[in-house]
Amino acid sequence: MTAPSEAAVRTVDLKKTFPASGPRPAVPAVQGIDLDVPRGEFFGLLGPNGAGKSTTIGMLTTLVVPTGGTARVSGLDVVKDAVEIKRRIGVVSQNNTLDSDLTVAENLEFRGRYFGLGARDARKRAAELLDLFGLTETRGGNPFQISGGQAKRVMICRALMHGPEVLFLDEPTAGLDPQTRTNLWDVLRGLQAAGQTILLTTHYMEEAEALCDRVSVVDHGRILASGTVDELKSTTGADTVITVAYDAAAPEEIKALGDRDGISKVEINDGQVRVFASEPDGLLGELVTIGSRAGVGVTDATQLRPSLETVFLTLTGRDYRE
Ligand SMILES: Nc1ncnc2c1ncn2[C@@H]1O[C@H](COP(=O)(O)OP(=O)(O)OP(=O)(O)O)[C@@H](O)[C@H]1O
Repeated sequence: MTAPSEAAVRTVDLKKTFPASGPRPAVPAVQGIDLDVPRGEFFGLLGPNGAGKSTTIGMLTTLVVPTGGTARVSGLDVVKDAVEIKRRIGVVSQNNTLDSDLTVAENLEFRGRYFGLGARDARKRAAELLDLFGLTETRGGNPFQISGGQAKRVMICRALMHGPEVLFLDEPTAGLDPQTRTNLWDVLRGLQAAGQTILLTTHYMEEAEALCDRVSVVDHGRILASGTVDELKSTTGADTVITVAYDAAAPEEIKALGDRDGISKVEINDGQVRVFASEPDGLLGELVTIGSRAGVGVTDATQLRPSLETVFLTLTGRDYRE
């Protein structure tokens, strides 16, 4: 077993560059990532599509071979000890990878047998997990004829059959409707409360906010910031961010707002203005008024209160959803 002091996941300068192929240049998908996830933690890798999250989880789960740095899971090296790591982890991928030739329960039992459980124990464990996850009714069904939310829960059950030390979930709620998503959140919270270490990737900020003890924000293969959601908000994204799009170049007068108390930064990009403010009251109206005095109209306006979204904006200068 793992020594109690051993981190569940630890990476140092972890890198993956996919080689060039034909006309396609090499892709530096992960460019030096440091992670330190203690046991029992619910940890999130948050970033937009293409940020390198799946590649990182691929390396941690031994499916993708790193091209630089090191990664240890349960104290074992992902390259040298890949076989042993597979026994210690559970992995839930983005797509439905259940076996359509087997029933729901058989999918679980088969996995249990693969990991060395006897037939009776595998059946018992599968039945217990299906019960715990509210899936008993689906047990004899085809895993492709149940709902997306149910299939995801079955995949989590399958990943838990051998009692993994770390559970990896790649975008567990992508494509699920909001109700199903929050149901799955409850399931995951329950697992953590029972002591399960969980590492998930997500591009949903609200998911990271709802579930994770700590988060690393990733973009272009690098970590931009790590901490609890509250820490991230108070250190990097503490301001409300007001974005206004004018129908012509932004009025000159706006630059002067940057000198005012309660405004930490003003960014002007042609007709788009972004104001980072600790005292945002009345500011949006003022931006509209300044525009109309200068004869320019406002075509779009948003006001974001401090959130992971403003953290991302502050760190990258880009809108998370751009
Ligand atoms: N096998 C591969 N060969 C070449 N490039 C790849 C491969 N897998 C991923 N990439 C590229 O690596 C980059 C990071 O992809 P990755 O899938 O890790 O991002 P992500 O954050 O998980 O996003 P998504 O949620 O869309 O999967 C992207 O530019 C992607 O196109």
